[in-house]
Amino acid sequence: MGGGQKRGRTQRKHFKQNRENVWKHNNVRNDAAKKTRPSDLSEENINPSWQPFATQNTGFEEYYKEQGIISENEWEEFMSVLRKPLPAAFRINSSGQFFRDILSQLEDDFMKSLEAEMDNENEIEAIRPLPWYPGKLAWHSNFSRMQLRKNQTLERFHEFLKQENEVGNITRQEAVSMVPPLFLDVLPDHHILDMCAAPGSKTFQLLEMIHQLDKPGLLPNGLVIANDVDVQRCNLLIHQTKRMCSANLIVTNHEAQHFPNCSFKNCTENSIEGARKSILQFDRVLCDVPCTGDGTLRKAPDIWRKWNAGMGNGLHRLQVEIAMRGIALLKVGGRIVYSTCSMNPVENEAVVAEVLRRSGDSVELLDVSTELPELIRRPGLKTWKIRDRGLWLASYREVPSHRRSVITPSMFPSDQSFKLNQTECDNVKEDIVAIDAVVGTENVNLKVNLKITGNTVEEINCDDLKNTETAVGMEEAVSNVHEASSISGSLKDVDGETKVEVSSYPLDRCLRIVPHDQNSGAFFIAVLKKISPLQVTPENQTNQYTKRRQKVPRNLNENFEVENAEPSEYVPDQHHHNLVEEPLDDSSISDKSSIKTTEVEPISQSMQLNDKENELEEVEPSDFGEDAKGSKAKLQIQVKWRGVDPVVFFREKSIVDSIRSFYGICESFPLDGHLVTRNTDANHVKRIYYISKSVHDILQLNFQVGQRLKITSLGLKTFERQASKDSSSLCAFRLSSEGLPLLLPYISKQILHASLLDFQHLLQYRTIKFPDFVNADFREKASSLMPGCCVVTLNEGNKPTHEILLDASTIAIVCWKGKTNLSIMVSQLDAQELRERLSIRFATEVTMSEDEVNNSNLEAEAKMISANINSTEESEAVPANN
Ligand SMILES: C[S@@+](CC[C@H](N)C(=O)[O-])C[C@H]1O[C@@H](n2cnc3c(N)ncnc32)[C@H](O)[C@@H]1O
Repeated sequence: MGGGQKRGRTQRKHFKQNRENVWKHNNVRNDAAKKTRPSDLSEENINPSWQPFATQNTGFEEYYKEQGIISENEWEEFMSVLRKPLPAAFRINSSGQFFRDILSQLEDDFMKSLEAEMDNENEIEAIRPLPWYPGKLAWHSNFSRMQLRKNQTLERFHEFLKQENEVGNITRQEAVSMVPPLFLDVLPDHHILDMCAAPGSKTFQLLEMIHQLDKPGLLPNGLVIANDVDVQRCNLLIHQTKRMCSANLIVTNHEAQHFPNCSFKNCTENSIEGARKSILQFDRVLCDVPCTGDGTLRKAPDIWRKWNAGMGNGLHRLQVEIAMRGIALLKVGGRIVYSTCSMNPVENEAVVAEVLRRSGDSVELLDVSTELPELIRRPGLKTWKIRDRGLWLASYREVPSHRRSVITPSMFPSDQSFKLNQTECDNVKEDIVAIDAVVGTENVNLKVNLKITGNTVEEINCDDLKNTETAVGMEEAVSNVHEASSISGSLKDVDGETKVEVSSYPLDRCLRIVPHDQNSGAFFIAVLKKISPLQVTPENQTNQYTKRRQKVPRNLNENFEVENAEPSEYVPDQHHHNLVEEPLDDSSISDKSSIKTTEVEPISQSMQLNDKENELEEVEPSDFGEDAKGSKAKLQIQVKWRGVDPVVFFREKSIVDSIRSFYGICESFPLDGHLVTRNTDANHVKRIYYISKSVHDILQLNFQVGQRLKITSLGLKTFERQASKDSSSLCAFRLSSEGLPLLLPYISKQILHASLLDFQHLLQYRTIKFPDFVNADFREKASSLMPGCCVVTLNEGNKPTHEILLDASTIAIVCWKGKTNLSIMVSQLDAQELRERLSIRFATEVTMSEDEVNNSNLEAEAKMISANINSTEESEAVPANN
């Protein structure tokens, strides 16, 4: 079952700040109201005179009209839909225990009952499954979130959405945002990198995909590394994905464009599997980059006011860098999806074109027109323009020289920005001579550095121009050089007047989703496949020009990137430049010899770590655990990432043994190497997380390479130190609700099977004295359990206990056996949700009959007992003195 854990204070704050739906307020007014009345934050009080956002922006309209994304005759419809609030959409969590129940509830109950609420002149369905999403698992409602909140008659449906979202049975997510993971073609054994992952709705989908074929108690071989640069947004992601209860997730906090290399040569590992463990490389990469977000205007109307063309221009370079880093980390044969929730070609097609340009033949833009055929999409553009400071620019040659540090060749459609024809090449050479001459006579401090190889300008640097007449003259000459260098071979006449550049890449294979096609937000997606390792080519070297001009210190070119690959928090060492940036791919490790002879040899080269890291290499993974003997190693772990708790393997034998024996966890369920904590002091470990083998291997690799990954969170919280004052329990750790589904098939002690009635009583009253259980057998077994944490499952058909087979569909909750009673350790919300689910599934009353209540006196007793409960945690109260 879903976690339903309480939210931490920080998470609550971030939820409040999350701009989920801002139709309701004017931010300026909100801020003012908050300042004057900080204690009264209800919506109405903050902004009693609610006003809708302005949904006008002439710059926006002018920009998109010019780009030709929408034809003239559709323009009105496009704009009118953009101004309407976005209909609510959500996904059913397919790994949730109740996903079939939820699907039936939607089809058999809400579809019909909500129909009545619709003004059905247009025969619009109130809710419907999204036709392009597999298995009817994603739904669209024709009510906006605002309507759902305000309309009384929709209250039941709104409550349903809120509650199921909170407990993790559904995820509220914009429909078009669900699309990118579907194009990744994920399998359960895939290693996936989600580069810009927060707040995590796509990470959640990816986790569902790798868990899709889960067998009870078994974990898939794949994993997801979800990364985000913003640590607060990482917290949102952790909360969001916690509901997925996955042991196959690592959350990291890096700049995606500098996501670290991790490769390590383990001399004993000559197999493919061994080599695989030595390199951090991914089968699938999702690159859902930061963008202007103008595709979310319907959900975030504050963008109307903020939008300007410069925003997209400003993001283009970062987007290219992130995508290139994704490709570098992708295995040969792997897929990468580049996506934005922006309609702007400079953030979309221009980025894809630049990525293809830099990658040479190593990457192919896939034609996915036959995938998800029911999704209405439009082909990517092959031509577009750049808008800068009121000017329309069709080609880099039109960019004024003083704007060339901002508007780069990569923004334009031409794929030959730096190729010159012979005449142009001769002109450039003449310009260089002219510049040299001026420099010679005037002795101005000008550095011009231009190399021409064949017809390609490799590098131009003219940083130090002074504002003198001569310098101005020279600037013109330099500008001519630039201009010549940007001439495209693909200028085309339009009506014999303007010239536009047309990309020769098959950018029409990209897909753009626009709002009025299927009443959604807008999205852009490109699906790329890596064909071969990236090479340094003159094409991808050309970006040095841009970078020099922009005085960007980091060289983003693939094979130069390593030098700067570490994020700012990481202390680089003198040898890092020796690491080869492109990790070894599977195809080149098909036999032992290839490990040694492959052209790209990151494994052996990564041996050249600095002294500190070499020390770490010698240390067995166990030495990083809490029983570590080497204090040096411990110290290094602690200081590695400032402000982030270290990740340590938990191998405290006495504790692990006591857990195994107390719950009767069978030996076939591996604990050694699968338990981690965030505390080096075993005596103060509060939580123990279970990690899959795939996560274990990455963690071990990370230790071997000196902890380059800054890990914010990992694995599945499975055991928690119990804070009860009841010292009679033989085990210091209780089971966590999140980890229960995984452990359940392996537990043989401290487990009881309750009848439906007793199970419902427990959920309703939370604490029940042993004599009050209806089933005599259960009553006896409950009272004879060892004191402490236990598990109660629902014995659906009241089967004899020896016939019960526990699997992922078994409904189970964590409980606490006290001296006189049994209490549940489930949050109020989870308990309520579970009761409702049971009442629907078994068509029973949620409450007991009057007789039953009178007979058992449960109500009164429950009240008395609950008064004695010492809640150590808001959601999972551990009774203290019983
Ligand atoms: C469009 S949102 C991602 C949405 C997410 N994929 C989802 O489905 O929930 C972009 C994210 O990129 C993050 N971001 C911005 N710059 C970044 C960078 N340089 N590296 C990594 N993440 C970055 C932002 O914090 C933001 O969370």
